Amino acid sequence: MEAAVANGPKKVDDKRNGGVIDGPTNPMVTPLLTDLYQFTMAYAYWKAGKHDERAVFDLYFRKNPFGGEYTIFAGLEDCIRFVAHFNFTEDEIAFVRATLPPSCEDSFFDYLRGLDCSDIEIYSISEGSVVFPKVPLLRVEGPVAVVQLLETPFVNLINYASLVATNAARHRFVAGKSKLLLEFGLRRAQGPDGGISASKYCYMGGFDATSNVAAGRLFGIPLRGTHSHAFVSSFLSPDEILEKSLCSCDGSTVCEDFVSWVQTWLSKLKVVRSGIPNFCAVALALNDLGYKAQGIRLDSGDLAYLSCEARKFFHSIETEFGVPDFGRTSITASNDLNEETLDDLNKQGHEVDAFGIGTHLVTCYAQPALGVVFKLVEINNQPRIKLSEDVSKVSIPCKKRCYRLYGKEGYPLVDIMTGENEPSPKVGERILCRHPFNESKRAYVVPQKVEELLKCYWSGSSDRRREELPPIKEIRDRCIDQLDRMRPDHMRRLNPTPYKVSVSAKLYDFIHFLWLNEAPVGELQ
Ligand SMILES: Nc1ncnc2c1ncn2[C@@H]1O[C@H](COP(=O)(O)OP(=O)(O)OP(=O)(O)O)[C@@H](O)[C@H]1O
Ligand SMILES: O=P(O)(O)OC[C@H]1O[C@H](OP(=O)(O)OP(=O)(O)O)[C@H](O)[C@@H]1O
Ligand SMILES: O=C(O)c1cccnc1
Ligand SMILES: [Mg+2]
Repeated sequence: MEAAVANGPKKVDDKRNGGVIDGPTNPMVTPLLTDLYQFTMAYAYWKAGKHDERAVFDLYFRKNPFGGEYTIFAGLEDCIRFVAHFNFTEDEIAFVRATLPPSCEDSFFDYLRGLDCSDIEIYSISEGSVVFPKVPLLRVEGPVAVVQLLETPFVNLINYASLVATNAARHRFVAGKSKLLLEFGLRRAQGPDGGISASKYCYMGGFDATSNVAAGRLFGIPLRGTHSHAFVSSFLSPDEILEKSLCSCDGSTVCEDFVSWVQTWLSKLKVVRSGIPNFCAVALALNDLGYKAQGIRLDSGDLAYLSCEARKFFHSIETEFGVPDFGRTSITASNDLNEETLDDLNKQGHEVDAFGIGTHLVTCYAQPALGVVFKLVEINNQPRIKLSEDVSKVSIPCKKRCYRLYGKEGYPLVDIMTGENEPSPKVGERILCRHPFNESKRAYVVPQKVEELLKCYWSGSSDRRREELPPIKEIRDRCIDQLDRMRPDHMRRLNPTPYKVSVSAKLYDFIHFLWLNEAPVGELQ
């Protein structure tokens, strides 16, 4: 990440759309950040004269993570930044040339040298949206060889981003809206990029702040922090504090020996020595000088019990010494927290105001990857289908449009995919929504609202207007708002109801026609 910070990301002027698109956040995101087979295929497409055939690929996932029934879509902005800057440097060309067999012609490398994404179109669901399996998150259209080169970086950029944003949203769901959620995972993240991405996408998924200073600088995410055990235990005695004076908050007086003042308070608290009375003695002495102490962090032991004890102690101080609001002093808890411990703490009753969550959140301990895939759905206007013994792996062919249909209570009811040229669903008009593969599962829906999901985010050099890339705060607000509008039974942790993902009757018939056409007929002897 350092190179990006030191040099600033590259920028591309996109005057047609009145904006400037920065380069990828991470300078490692280059056209070489792909799998070798993409180059092997690009060469073979080129050799076969197929490289410019117009292909449509869908990027989607097959199953929601963490045993849930929803996913947060994240990583779009980084994909668009990547395509905006997609071209090969001479060094990169030289490396690919040295990697591929020596028989590859010079003119193939001239072809690579001239590549950019001016002939690519990307339609996408808005970043921060609640999304569901099988529905394309991105529809990428362009010359087949170029689109293939985009596969691996796109899947890479979206996979972890969406997974960790979903993990963050799930932690938020359990913690409740009123709690402050702090991402503390940098030290445990999978390397520097894992750490930076975790901070960005946990914020997007509904966390309030991060301890990661670099992420604060790069993305403007609020920074928060407490202090560690090492700081407390580094002081062997109060005598080590050489600068004992403290000026009052308003600057009107100076307390010459603040340390003694704290010790006077400590003797008044008349309790066994522990961190909490020590904190309170300092807080009370600070209060005398007009300062407000922030709070404590519990990092071991029974967090439910200790938070309740701490709260009682704060309240008793408020009452006994008449310090307004002292009872509401903030209590932060940390130490190996995850969805389950948050849920347990809720059941037991606790007085924690803020949770600091690291390892389980950023490593996505409960599920390390989201199975994002990128599948060819059409080439030269010919629909393609990927068949598999496993029905869940059969792809949905055709260049499609996708809609979210809302019911009369305002909740999203169903996502429906249609062929590109079918009429869109209309408010108040009954439409048949079919399970893509299960004949008996179908429902009529009369939508009260119809939202088209895929919008143009990259139009290459065409004149089509593209959507702006919104600031991270706006994406986070969208995420929080969409989660709020979901029907509660889709959201619950235990046995949530699956959200319905469907296809139009016409697309259903076409999928099954193509399936039968493409599937070989076995011969029994
Ligand atoms: N009331 C509670 N209910 C359920 N789980 C809790 C509760 N309080 C704490 N925990 C969890 O129990 C685990 C305690 O871990 P562990 O025993 O390693 O820590 P500790 O010994 O308390 O602290 P330290 O890390 O300082 O040794 C943590 O995962 C913590 O999140
Ligand atoms: O527990 P996490 O969710 O990852 O949250 C971050 C943790 O990191 C710090 O301690 P660290 O784990 O470095 O030391 P410890 O083993 O003493 O808790 C901090 O005190 C938290 O406990
Ligand atoms: O600020 C904190 O308390 C913090 C930050 C990172 C990891 N553990 C704790
Ligand atoms: Mg720990």
